[in-house]
Amino acid sequence: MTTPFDVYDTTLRDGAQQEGLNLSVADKLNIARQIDRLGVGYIEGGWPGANPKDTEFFRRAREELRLDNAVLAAFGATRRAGVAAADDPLVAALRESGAQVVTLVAKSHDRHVELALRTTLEENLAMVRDTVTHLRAEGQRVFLDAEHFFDGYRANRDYALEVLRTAYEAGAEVVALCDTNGGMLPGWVADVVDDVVSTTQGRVGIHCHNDTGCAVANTLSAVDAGASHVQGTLNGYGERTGNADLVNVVANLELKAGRPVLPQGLLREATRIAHAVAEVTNVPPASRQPYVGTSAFAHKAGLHASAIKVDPDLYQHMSPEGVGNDMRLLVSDMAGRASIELKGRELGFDLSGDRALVDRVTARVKDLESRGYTFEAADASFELLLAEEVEGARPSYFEVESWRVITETPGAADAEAVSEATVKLRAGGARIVNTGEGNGPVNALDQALRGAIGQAYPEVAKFQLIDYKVRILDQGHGTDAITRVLIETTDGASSWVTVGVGANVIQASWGALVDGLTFGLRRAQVR
Ligand SMILES: CC(=O)SCCNC(=O)CCNC(=O)[C@H](O)C(C)(C)COP(=O)(O)OP(=O)(O)OC[C@H]1O[C@@H](n2cnc3c(N)ncnc32)[C@H](O)[C@@H]1OP(=O)(O)O
Ligand SMILES: CC(=O)C(=O)O
Repeated sequence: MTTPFDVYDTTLRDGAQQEGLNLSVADKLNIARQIDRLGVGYIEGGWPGANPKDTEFFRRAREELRLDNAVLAAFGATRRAGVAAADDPLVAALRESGAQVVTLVAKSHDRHVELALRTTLEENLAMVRDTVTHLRAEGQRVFLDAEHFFDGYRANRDYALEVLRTAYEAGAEVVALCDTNGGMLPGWVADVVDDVVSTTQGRVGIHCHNDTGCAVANTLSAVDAGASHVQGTLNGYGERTGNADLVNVVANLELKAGRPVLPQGLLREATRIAHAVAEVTNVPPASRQPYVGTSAFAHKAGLHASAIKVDPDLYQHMSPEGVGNDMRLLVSDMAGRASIELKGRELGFDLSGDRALVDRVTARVKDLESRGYTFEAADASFELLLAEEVEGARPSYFEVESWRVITETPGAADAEAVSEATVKLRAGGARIVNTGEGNGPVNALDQALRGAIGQAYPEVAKFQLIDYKVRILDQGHGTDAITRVLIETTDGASSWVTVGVGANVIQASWGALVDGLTFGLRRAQVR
């Protein structure tokens, strides 16, 4: 019989221990459904009894959570010292959670038993034995998280192994060795796991924190040494520096080690799921996250792009489709002709037959970037530049005559400033003068400009400014510095980013606003 291999997700428990992360019951149910679609075997839902939210999560999960792939696990501690397992209220909450699997955290480091539990080594073994036996008798499957196992093994190998043996003998299916303080390195983990597997003959799992930046590597090392159960979290969320990123772990196992651990085809959902979970946690996804980050397959250097034009594999360790990600070409002052050509292709322009045109666009990008523009973050402004070069004129739906903005306060020290903007332009064959008010000059300008253009193009009513970023580019000049503004606009279905640069923040904002509306109208196919 082959040993099973478990992929165990603890996003909703250890992941939720991340600073700044606060999940409602509805969030947890939503995340559980997303993670289930990745095909993991187990989802640890939280610690019932420790707080009302986690208790409520398990109650609602019983009624409304239907998982296709995963089994729900409840996390909790061994009974308290000196109390029968059946009488411990936190053990009762595990029993009553309705979870098929209970994962018990137990001390395996002698110093922790004495200092943190303030009990004897023998009583700690009894706590493990009694709690596992009790829950097994109640019909639950039991996994054990051996807390601080690696540090405990170094301090007192015999005792650390005795804790594991006690758990196995009482009926624990798997014991996950925890690098709770996250201080281990891959070679150390491998040596310990190897010893545990050969000494106990039990099924060994691994739970790593990322304090040395090695959580994923340590997990893979443990698997090489015989672990058959891996724990981790989506996006590497977790206490302090986080846990092993479960997507990285399974992608490495499946795509590098040739070891299928998820149902076939589901790894291709990884990018979508990692980003969907980030939406719920409201933690912005890290763009440089391996495999699923937006930069994971983004290419900036001209030399890279020129080789990618021949074969993307020349500068990629794998095809991004394997994890549901996309290759992206970035246009910047590091671009060469190949970057421009490939980016053009991505945006629907075939530039391959026109070397002079590609040279012109490359030169313009480099010149504009040297003056403070950035196109790698502002695809929409780049598309307008490209359209201008390809089509011979910049896409234009309105002609600006002038604009101005003033900011006024009534005078009292705590009075709120109000900005008012006036825009004069020609659009749809008419001269339009429009004013707008806002809580700041850019807001007022946006109102005035959209109001004016909207009179000729009603589509503009759908457009909304959703992000505004300002960066001072030459701090040495103080208030004379060049300002770069990036604006993100949405039409409700998609969004796009434009850039403006100027010595004056309002002027830079105006450039980005005009590009934003022009791009939106072009996308809406207004002619
Ligand atoms: C390594 C990990 O990440 S494990 C997961 C950690 N997660 C959490 O702590 C989040 C949820 N925790 C909680 O809500 C609370 O800590 C509770 C409800 C579990 C306990 O709360 P309290 O009773 O107020 O105690 P407190 O938070 O101070 O925890 C210490 C108690 O837990 C006991 N304890 C610690 N580890 C264990 C263990 N593995 N088995 C049994 N008891 C344990 C300690 O002996 C101490 O008991 P005492 O109060 O009788 O001296
Ligand atoms: C159990 C757990 O989360 C740890 O030891 O890190």
